[in-house]
Amino acid sequence: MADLFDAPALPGLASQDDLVSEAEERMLIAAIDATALAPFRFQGWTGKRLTSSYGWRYDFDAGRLERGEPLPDWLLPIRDRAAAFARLPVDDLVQALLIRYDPGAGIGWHRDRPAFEHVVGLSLGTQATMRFRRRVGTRFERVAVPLPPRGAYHLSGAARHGWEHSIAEMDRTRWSITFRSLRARSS
Ligand SMILES: O=C(O)CCC(=O)C(=O)O
Ligand SMILES: [Fe+2]
Repeated sequence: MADLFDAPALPGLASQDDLVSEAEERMLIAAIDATALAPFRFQGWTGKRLTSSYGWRYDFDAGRLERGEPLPDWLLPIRDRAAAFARLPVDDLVQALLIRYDPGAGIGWHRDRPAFEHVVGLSLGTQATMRFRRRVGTRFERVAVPLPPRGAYHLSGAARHGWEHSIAEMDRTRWSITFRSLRARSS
């Protein structure tokens, strides 16, 4: 894996360890588990990961963005910290997506929906690897980035728009909180 080790950091990807403490991590995991987690659905297909969302939700079955419940109080201090880390106005982070990946669950190759712009994620529970790829001619250029528990990452620019990302299935449970801003309307 020397090629990955030597690869330059992905433009548009920033990360920060220990955005939350271990005590906060336990609180957040319990709070996520207490939400109405439901299997991710995409055009009739049901994924293994469980999700709930606040602020806005993208309905993959209907293919549109819908307004959702406001963010609960317990998420607000975490959003403050996520915004400070990403150097974004806190009010820009209008969506919070909560995910639980039970053992065997992951997320396949994708780019986040174009309705959203900045993506600021927090990892909880267990280490994961976020894989990135982009097509270069007939092959894929690839980068793998560790996501340590309690650490945050920010996808913008090329990492957000030019590369796809995925998370391989894990053998222990991982939770994540992803805050997103909306893409500015051009009209
Ligand atoms: O679990 C994560 O940290 C990332 C999830 C993700 O890529 C997504 O929901 O678009
Ligand atoms: Fe994503």
